[in-house]
Amino acid sequence: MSASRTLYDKHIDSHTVKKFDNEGNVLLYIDRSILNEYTSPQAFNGLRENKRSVWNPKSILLNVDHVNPTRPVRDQNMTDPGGSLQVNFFRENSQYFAIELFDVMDKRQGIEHVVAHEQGLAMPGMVIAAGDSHTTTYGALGALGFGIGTSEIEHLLATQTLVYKKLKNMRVTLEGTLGLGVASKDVIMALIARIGADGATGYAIEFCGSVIDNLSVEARMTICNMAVEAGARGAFMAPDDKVFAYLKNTPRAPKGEMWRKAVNSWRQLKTDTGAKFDKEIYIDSSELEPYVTWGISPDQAGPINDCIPDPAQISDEQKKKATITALRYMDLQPGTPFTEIKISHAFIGSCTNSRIEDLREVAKVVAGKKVASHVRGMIVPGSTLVREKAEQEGLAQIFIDAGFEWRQSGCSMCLAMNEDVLLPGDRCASSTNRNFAGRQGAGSRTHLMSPAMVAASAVAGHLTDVRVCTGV
Ligand SMILES: CC(C)[C@H](C(=O)O)[C@@H](O)C(=O)O
Ligand code: SF4
Repeated sequence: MSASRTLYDKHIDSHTVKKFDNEGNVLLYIDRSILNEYTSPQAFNGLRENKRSVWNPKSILLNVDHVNPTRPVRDQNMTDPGGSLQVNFFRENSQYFAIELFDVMDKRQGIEHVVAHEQGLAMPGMVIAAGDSHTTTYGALGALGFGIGTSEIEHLLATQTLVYKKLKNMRVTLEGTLGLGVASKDVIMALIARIGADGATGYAIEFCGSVIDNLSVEARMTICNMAVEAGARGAFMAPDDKVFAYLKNTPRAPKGEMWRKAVNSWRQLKTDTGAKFDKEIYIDSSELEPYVTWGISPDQAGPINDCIPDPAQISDEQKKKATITALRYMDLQPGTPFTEIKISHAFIGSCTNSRIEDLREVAKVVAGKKVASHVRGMIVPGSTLVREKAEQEGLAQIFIDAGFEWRQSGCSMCLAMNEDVLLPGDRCASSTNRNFAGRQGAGSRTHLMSPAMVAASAVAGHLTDVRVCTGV
């Protein structure tokens, strides 16, 4: 073991049960897992068929988020029989294997990557593997989180371990001061546009620099959440006092003497001076602008005051082809300014941007304004607790007065697995993380951006620069 190690190396070393070779293949101990109704059924079936039990049921949480309805008045009736079956099987598995479940009507239910932080299920130094790619979100707390497939879930449930291949280390240093109207969403979108949707494949990213230090914990989550859109199966930030303060009063945080001991050990969780990264990226963030996507991959994006690219000017053949395909699907013409793209929908939600701070930003933009008459605006809080808080703070009333639908929590239109589905040709300004073809409904078109940018676009009726709308 080399003397100087990265934060990622430390997580892997402290969780290695057995080394298989010198190529980085190990048996990795997993501290916690959160499972959703959509990716867990086959894993539970596998256990049942082989008469296996769950090794440590207390380390697992089952949480319904992908298929549940988000109608304004809370109910659990699903229009889709498939979703209903999944949730019912989830309930049966909760009983059968004695695993805690946050069901549709539970006060603590929400999107798993919002709920786990809120409840204090993720702590610095932990390794968390779950059946969802955005498990990278836990990196904002100094935990290693990554998504796994159904057969791996089965292995994890049965043994508390996974066969794992160690990733390479990448460091992204972000220095400078973000301009007004520029959010952490813009930081990660700019990085993905720069390195590509596969730019971090095979790597765990550690984010550092003054930009990260100055961001709130929730804003940091947005960055770690979307790191997987560059291919990273692990995204870290060294935990600091802000993280400890964030976690201190969460329901499942250690208390008293245990808390003090935990914080003391968490303070050691940082990359050693001199540790070597396989790849280093530096971004001067002072010049960053709000970003929007124009295509069908998160890296097809640019600053809001740019125009749709012209494939004729792209020399890289693969990139040119991808651009032509994207523009055809998105029904966009080269040279069109982004700000002239008219929208039919505005969606604020998802595990990327549906936390209370996101909703506060949205309220600042829309207070006293109205959603354009041709736009359907929806706000879906990340959890029922976020929803409650937004109501207590008066944000919900601001949204309703502005003409937004104020919904219950869930994944909703982020991937349209419940009834929140766009129609072919609909065009949506969206605070989510994926703009793949058909993601929000077959034939629908998605433009990713920060929640404040979605809010400003909802009011304008077309993509717009939040800085113009708010006069910053
Ligand atoms: C359903 C699940 C497998 C998927 C993921 O892993 O991310 C979903 O949450 C998504 O955002 O596409
Ligand atoms: S909110 Fe969207 S990205 Fe997040 S877990 Fe749900 S479907 Fe996946």
